[in-house]
Amino acid sequence: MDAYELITRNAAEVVTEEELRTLADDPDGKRAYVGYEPSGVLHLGHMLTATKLIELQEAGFEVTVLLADVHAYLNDKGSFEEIRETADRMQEQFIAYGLDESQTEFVLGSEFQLDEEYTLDLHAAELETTLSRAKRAMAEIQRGDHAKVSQMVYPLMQALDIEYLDVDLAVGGLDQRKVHMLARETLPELDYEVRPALHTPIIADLDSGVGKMASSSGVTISMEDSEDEIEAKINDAYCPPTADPDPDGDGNERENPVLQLYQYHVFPRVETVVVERPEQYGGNLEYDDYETLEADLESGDLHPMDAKSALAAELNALIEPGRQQLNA
Ligand SMILES: Nc1ncnc2c1ncn2[C@@H]1O[C@H](COP(=O)(O)OP(=O)(O)OP(=O)(O)O)[C@@H](O)[C@H]1O
Ligand SMILES: N[C@@H](Cc1ccc(O)cc1)C(=O)O
Repeated sequence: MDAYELITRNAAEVVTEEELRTLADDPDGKRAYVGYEPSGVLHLGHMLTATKLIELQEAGFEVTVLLADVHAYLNDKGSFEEIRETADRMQEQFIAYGLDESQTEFVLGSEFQLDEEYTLDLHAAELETTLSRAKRAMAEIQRGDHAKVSQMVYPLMQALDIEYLDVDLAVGGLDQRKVHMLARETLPELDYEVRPALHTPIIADLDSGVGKMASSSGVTISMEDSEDEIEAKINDAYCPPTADPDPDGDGNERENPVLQLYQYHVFPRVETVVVERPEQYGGNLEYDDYETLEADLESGDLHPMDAKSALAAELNALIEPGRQQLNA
């Protein structure tokens, strides 16, 4: 696999491909980051971006994890004290998940976002940005109806982080794209350089297939779950026999989170997925690629319950090393 393929593996979108190719031509020492609001445990949604950081490290990048305490505060996730405790726990979980401690820089937002220079740049960015532009950028981040002024300042700070962390690439889930687009407009207005962005797909909410698996609502799967808990959560997951987000064509889109987890977490890691079934139901099934599994679910050859039990076992294997390290 060449560097560009490794860097963009499993990505839903890159902005722009040309800029990414330039980085991939000479990745050594280039810098990338993902920011996380410390507001819960590291879940399978976050882990997609963490896996991307590990792949970027393999490609030669230096990686920064921003534990965005000020952003979490601005987004109403608790007091600074609570947020910092969560940040410490998340940092341990990133390392347990596989980010190399010696190659990863963990930075708290408050280490630089309260400095005078940053604050003055923020005010300059505020002056350049209309309310409607800021509102659009934060729409995916603040999904409720009662946006606060703090939540409009939030995307502008995220744009500035790209400059102040001195990164060559901003990484996040697809829900970060509007903020990254705002950053691409705002940074040049402050005489800073535009940087490319890479977005991973979004793992949908397990129970509904709508929206995203998130710390603040719905069900998440993390290293803090036991094997039995994972099994129960996957058993209850939404799993229609299709990957089509809108099979009825009525405009109500839902993803199939069971298939997403196979596609984005399981198949990139394992050669063959074995679905165990008693002989009387046709015996075991083996899959070497995601597409065949999806087709079998769609045709009815693979029953959702069988797909779920094999998935629970695979996810358990994925998080077992981290779970052990956390409990050591
Ligand atoms: N379900 C998901 N699938 C893929 N990526 C995700 C998912 N949830 C979060 N991410 C990514 O992880 C990073 C941090 O996200 P964020 O802190 O918003 O997650 P969260 O705490 O679960 O969400 P929220 O705070 O809205 O409940 C972002 O880049 C985001 O795109
Ligand atoms: N916006 C990200 C968190 C974040 C904050 C600051 C950043 O610079 C980057 C990312 C989220 O939705 O959780």
